[in-house]
Amino acid sequence: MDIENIKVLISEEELDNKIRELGKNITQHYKPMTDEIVAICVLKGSINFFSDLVKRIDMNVFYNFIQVSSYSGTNTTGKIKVKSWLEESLEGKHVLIVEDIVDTGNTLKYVIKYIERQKPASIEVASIVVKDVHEHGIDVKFPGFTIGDYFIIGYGLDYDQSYRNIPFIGYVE
Ligand SMILES: O=P(O)(O)OC[C@H]1O[C@H](OP(=O)(O)OP(=O)(O)O)[C@H](O)[C@@H]1O
Ligand code: HPA
Repeated sequence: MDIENIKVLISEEELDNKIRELGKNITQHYKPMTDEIVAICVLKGSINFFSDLVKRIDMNVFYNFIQVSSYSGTNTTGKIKVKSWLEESLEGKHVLIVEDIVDTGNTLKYVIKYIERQKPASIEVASIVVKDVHEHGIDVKFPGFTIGDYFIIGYGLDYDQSYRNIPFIGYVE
């Protein structure tokens, strides 16, 4: 992959506007039931989205992190490798899972099952990108952008660990 040929799919400005809107929607959703939530950053890809989103949520947000991975190059291996789980209990907490992308949905299915076992008060998902090519069956309550069959990079998303720090979401033709 050649960094010169990366095309912009979602610009920095579009990301910023969408994240402000998502932050408002998330705040409105939770305000009637609680004044604090636990946001879970699914590492590594979600780091940029997580960091920007929590700043736009107008209530107390506890941070938590989980690391799973399953991709090699542009393909899923289908096997979720768990690198690090959550240490703190989520029992009775309102949990917002923050993802960079829902593609096949395998990662989220795995993560949701794990979190459900801890008996949280609720679980919702925010994802800055959702691909519409798979029937993943996951209810993404706070979706950012819906895209087709592109392999995207930047804004946390990688190709074999590279390109995560590109400030926009791009693709290579
Ligand atoms: O819906 P899926 O097909 O499961 O794909 C989505 C997952 O794939 C990527 O993670 P990856 O396994 O590449 O690990 P990373 O976050 O460390 O890059 C991405 O960050 C999501 O977590
Ligand atoms: O399109 C993608 N780009 C980067 N990582 C990913 N993980 C799932 N889908 C993607």
